[in-house]
Amino acid sequence: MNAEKIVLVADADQARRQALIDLLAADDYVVPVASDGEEALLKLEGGQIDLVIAEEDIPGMTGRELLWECVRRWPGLPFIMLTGSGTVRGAVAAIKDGATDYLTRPVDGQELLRGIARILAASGGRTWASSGNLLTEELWGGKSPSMQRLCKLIERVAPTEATILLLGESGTGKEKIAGLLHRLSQRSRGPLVIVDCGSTPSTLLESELFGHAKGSFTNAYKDKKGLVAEAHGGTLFLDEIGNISSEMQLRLLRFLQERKIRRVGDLAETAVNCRVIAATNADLAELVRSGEFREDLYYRLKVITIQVPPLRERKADIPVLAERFLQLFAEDGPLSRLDAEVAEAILDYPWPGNVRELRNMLEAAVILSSDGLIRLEDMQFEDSFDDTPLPGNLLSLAGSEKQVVLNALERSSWVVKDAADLLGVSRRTMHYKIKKFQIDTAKRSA
Ligand SMILES: Nc1ncnc2c1ncn2[C@@H]1O[C@H](COP(=O)(O)OP(=O)(O)OP(=O)(O)O)[C@@H](O)[C@H]1O
Repeated sequence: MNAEKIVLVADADQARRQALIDLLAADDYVVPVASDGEEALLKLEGGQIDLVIAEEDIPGMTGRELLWECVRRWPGLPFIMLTGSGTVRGAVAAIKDGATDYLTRPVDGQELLRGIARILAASGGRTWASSGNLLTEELWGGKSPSMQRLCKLIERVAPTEATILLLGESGTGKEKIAGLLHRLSQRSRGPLVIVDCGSTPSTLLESELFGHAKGSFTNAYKDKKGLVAEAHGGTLFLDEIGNISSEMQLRLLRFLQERKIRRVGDLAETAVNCRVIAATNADLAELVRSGEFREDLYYRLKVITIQVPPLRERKADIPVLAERFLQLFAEDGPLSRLDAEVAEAILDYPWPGNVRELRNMLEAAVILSSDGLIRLEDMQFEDSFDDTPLPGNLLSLAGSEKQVVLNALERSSWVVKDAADLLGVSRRTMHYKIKKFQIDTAKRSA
């Protein structure tokens, strides 16, 4: 069944390699092997590898370096890192670097096989080594014209050094896009440092970003490097940039102009070479007009602006995103499906929390649905969805919304489709209203 799938095993230890070959070959995988990182790369260059399993401690080029190379050259290629001495820190670092999974030996063979099957199913059966495309793999649901335009823009600007400003509502994927811009850049081997400017108290942000010298203020017990310096050689992602104080705006402006930092309590300046990406869901132009955000900083940040569209403006992407999230949440269990009503409802719903809300709602629905079929009652749509005023010049909107719905139903002899037409809303919306107001259509139409 897996005969077409090729899993490359990179490990210097002959016995461990053989154990993996036996395990995988018994499940019909084709298993080329490599005893070091360089050999693994040669195999990757020469063939159509679907997944890599690499020991962290291979000689020469280490497992970690092999991972970096794979992420750079074949973005999206599934990569499982095996280690004998796993730590949470190591696992977090490997996953951050782009590993699909990080497992500590001894590994349960059956669990590994299940994990591989899941990863390969989620990767859509494509052969990565021949033509990788990180964007379509990572940025799910890029069907809509606006997302296609966005992907083209990302591809064009990622390899440059330009400062980028990502604008868009909360949950549209700005942080995800910042990660992709980094991984597609020349700095992908360097660090990606994420600073949530919104949730860091303004009193702390300065020393968080620029570091401090020991003793420079109470509680500064030791030297601190600062996140800007940590980003040296890589990318600094400043999330929620609209929320920073005027002092911090000035500090950042200076850094962007001079590319040098001075730690709090220090006199010496240090040069930092990092690319800056900033994001906000605030209307920065408006904040500039109202004097709350410095105009000079705004222009420094928006060398290139990427506007990420809200989900409701790219409905074509919703079914694909939903399908991918359901695959993600299926884990080892069976794949949940949306019933026809939900499949329509997710297109009608305005998704105020964007992709994050879709993801969270489906995650909850997978848990709530008892038999793998997700129905309307499993979807926790916000009530405000039902509060959007109904258009309808034939009927008075002055009365309660329930009355409007009842009137429409009465006038249409309780045919929901006709009532929906009368109000100029979709049949789906009409069903929501009926459900919300607990109107018993069966009894009325009888
Ligand atoms: N196109 C996409 N494909 C897959 N997952 C996505 C996509 N867009 C967003 N997500 C997921 O949705 C969630 C929210 O995305 P992200 O944190 O990037 O949004 P954001 O715009 O930075 O939000 P905020 O402004 O609140 O920080 C994350 O779990 C992210 O992985």
